[in-house]
Amino acid sequence: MSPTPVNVTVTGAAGQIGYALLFRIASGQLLGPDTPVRLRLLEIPQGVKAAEGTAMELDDCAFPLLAGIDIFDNPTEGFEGTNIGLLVGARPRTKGMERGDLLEANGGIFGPQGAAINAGAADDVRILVVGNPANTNALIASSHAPDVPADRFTAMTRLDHNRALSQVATKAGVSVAEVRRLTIWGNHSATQYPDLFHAEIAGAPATALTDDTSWLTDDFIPTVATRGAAIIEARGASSAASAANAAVDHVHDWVHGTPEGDWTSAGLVSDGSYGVPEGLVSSFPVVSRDGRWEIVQGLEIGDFSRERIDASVRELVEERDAVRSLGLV
Ligand SMILES: NC(=O)C1=CN([C@@H]2O[C@H](COP(=O)(O)OP(=O)(O)OC[C@H]3O[C@@H](n4cnc5c(N)ncnc54)[C@H](O)[C@@H]3O)[C@@H](O)[C@H]2O)C=CC1
Ligand SMILES: O=C([O-])CC(=O)C(=O)O
Repeated sequence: MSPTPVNVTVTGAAGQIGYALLFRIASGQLLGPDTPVRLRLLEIPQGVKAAEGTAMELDDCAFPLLAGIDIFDNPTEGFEGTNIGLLVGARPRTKGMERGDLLEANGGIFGPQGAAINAGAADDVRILVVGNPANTNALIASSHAPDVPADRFTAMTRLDHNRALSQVATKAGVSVAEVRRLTIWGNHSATQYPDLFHAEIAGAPATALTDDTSWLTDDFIPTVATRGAAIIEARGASSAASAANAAVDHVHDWVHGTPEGDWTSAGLVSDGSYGVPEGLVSSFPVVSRDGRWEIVQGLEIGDFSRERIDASVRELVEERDAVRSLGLV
C-alpha cells in the first residue's frame, strides 16, 4: 500500500450523487486497492450536518483504505492539498428546466471553487466537474485557476458514454464489453452527439446500426441525449448512482489509463481538434496515457456527424458567451 493517502475532495458531499460516490471512493474503487484516500467533503453550511451523518456511516464501514474524513463549508479549506477534486455540488435540474437556466445559479459556485483550487490544491491536481451545466462549469472553474494547467479540468460525459454503450449492446444483442470506440461529442446536454460511425461491435464496424438511419436519428441519438430527463421523469430525481459510477470510471481511467484498442468520452478543454474552438470544454473521443487525457486524432467526420457536432458546439459557444456577459469567466 502506498504510504501517502491521496486527498480527494468531493463537493456536494451530502447530495444524492455524493451519497452514491463516497462509499465507492473509500472502498478503493476510484484509485485501486493499493491507494489509501483521505476524503475532504465540501458542502454549504446547510449541508454540513448531513455530510457529518454520511461521514459517520463511512466510519462504520471500516474501510481499510480510508485514511480520514474532513468536512468543510468553505472552498479555500476544502481544496487545500487536493489531488483529485470531484465537483458535484450544484443545483440539480428539476422537471421542465433546461441546463441553460442553471448557468447563472451555478456559475457563482464554480468561480470561487476554481480560485480555491488555484490557491491551495496539490501540484498534480485533477478536477472532474459533474455539477451541471458541467462543461461550462468546468470552463468557469478553469478560468479562475490560471496557475493550474487547463488540461487538469475536465467535465463528465462518461455517463452519456455508458448510456450509449448500453443502448448499442441491447440493440445489437451483445454484451457491453463487446462494444468499443463510440464517442460522445459536444455538450453534456440534449444537444450532445453520440457517434457510432467509428464504433465496433465484437471487433467489426457497427455498419448495421449506422446504416439504419431511422433508428440512429429517431431512437438511439435522442434516447441517449435525453436520458437524463427520462430518469428525472421516472424517478422524480436526477440520475445519482449511475452518475457516481461514471465519475468513478472517469477518474479511474484518468489515473490508470484506458484499455488498448478502445477509447472513451470526456469533456476536455479544446485544443482546436475537430474544429471545436480552442478553450471550449467539449466532449471528445479520448484515451488516457501516463495519467493524461489525449484526444483521439484523425477520425473521419462525415456530414451526418459534422452537422450534429457543430450544433452541440454552437450551444457551448452560447453558454460561454452567456457566462462571459455575466462576468463569470
Ligand atoms: N454530468 C453528469 O452526467 C451529471 C450531472 N448531474 C448533476 O450533478 C449535480 C449534483 O446532483 P445531485 O447530487 O443529484 O444533487 P443534490 O441536490 O442531491 O446535491 C447537491 C449537493 O450540493 C450541495 N451544494 C450546493 N452548492 C454547493 C457549493 N457551493 N459547495 C458545495 N456543495 C454545494 C448541496 O447542499 C447538496 O447537498 C447536479 O448539478 C446534477 O444536475 C447529475 C447527473 C449526471
Ligand atoms: O439531466 C440532468 O439534469 C442530470 C444529468 O445531467 C443526467 O442525468 O445526464
